[in-house]
Amino acid sequence: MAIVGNQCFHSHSLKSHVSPFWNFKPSFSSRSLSLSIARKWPRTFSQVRSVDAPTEAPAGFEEMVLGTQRKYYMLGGKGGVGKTSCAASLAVKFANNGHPTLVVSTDPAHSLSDSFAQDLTGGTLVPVDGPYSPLFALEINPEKAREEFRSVTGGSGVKDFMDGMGLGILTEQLGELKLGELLNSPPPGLDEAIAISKVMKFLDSQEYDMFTRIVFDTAPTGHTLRLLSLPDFLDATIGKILKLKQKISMATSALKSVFGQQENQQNAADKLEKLRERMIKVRELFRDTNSTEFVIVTIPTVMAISESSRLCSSLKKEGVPVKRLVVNQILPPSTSDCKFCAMKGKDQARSISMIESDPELSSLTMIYAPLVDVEIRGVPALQFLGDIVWK
Ligand SMILES: Nc1ncnc2c1ncn2[C@@H]1O[C@H](COP(=O)(O)OP(=O)(O)OP(=O)(O)O)[C@@H](O)[C@H]1O
Repeated sequence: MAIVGNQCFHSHSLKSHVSPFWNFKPSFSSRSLSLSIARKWPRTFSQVRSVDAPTEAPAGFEEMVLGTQRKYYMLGGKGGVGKTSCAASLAVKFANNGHPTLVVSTDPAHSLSDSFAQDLTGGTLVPVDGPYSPLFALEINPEKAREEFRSVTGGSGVKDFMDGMGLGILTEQLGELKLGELLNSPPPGLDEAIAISKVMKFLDSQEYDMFTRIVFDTAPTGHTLRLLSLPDFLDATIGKILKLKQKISMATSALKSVFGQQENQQNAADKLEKLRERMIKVRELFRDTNSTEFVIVTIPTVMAISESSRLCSSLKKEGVPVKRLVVNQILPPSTSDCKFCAMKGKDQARSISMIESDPELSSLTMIYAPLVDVEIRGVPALQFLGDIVWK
């Protein structure tokens, strides 16, 4: 189908149903009102643009909801595009469709509490009221994750850590391992990776094995990309340290046992090794095509789409399964002769054409989500958004 451009984007068939975004309604209380609006919303942008759109591109929610095997959905993208709203609305929809669901924020700037209009801080699982099946939310405190890393490395810098490992003498020679960088300031993405690995760990326990859908609201693109390359970096660095330690430990063990340091050193080495294993598990989770999918969220602007394209390329390169792209905050057709709306609409239509010709993004299933005229807060609002987006 050819892109019909702005004309078709501003389809008259919809204009009576959706108020323009400046027609702000201050509260979102009526579920029936929401659902009646939701029913009138188009399923896809292609339907908005052209009445003779041959195909729909629904989100494929039927496939997402199928089966009781545990599945992980990671939602990520540029800051502010609506990751949290989309992640929370997906979690609500899963729970409403029979899946005990956990939604986790690993974004250092949490907004899950704001999205659910409920206090979810505190680093523990909090039940969310409303959905038919259990829905729990968790905001992981990145500062705590960082503390955990410091406790592994001793938190007192390279020299002390190396001394602790019995490698003090080699500190100077280890420059090329970027050890200083690793120990003095934890690498970006580490807190998020630790957070994810924590979730994986407790999900392994019997207490939490009921969850069949896990939705992650991840940090903005930059963090995600660093998180993906982090396990390799840690693997290489920690691996080298441990190998080195092993080599010299035999030679010095007699001496060390005299000074009673051996136990401490072994602890530090064990902790590092465990951290490395945990990061490898996170990497494996991201690459598991059977259970994991990364959903990119974007908005129809050149900047957001360019960033999404780079993210998509990196995800594919890293072997992370990515199939869906949510294009959020699409303006409804204008109901007036407002010039601003016309311009904005044209701009969005151009950006969407960009997606369709983008080598990375064009192959993804596009999910078009409208800009709605109420703030998406609380379960009814999320249910409303979820019913529009996840079809
Ligand atoms: N489709 C939509 N229609 C109207 N408002 C929306 C829509 N999607 C998101 N918003 C609003 O946009 C704002 C940002 O959304 P959200 O917090 O979900 O984005 P984010 O990508 O998670 O942000 P951050 O990167 O800061 O975590 C919120 O006020 C949210 O209610």
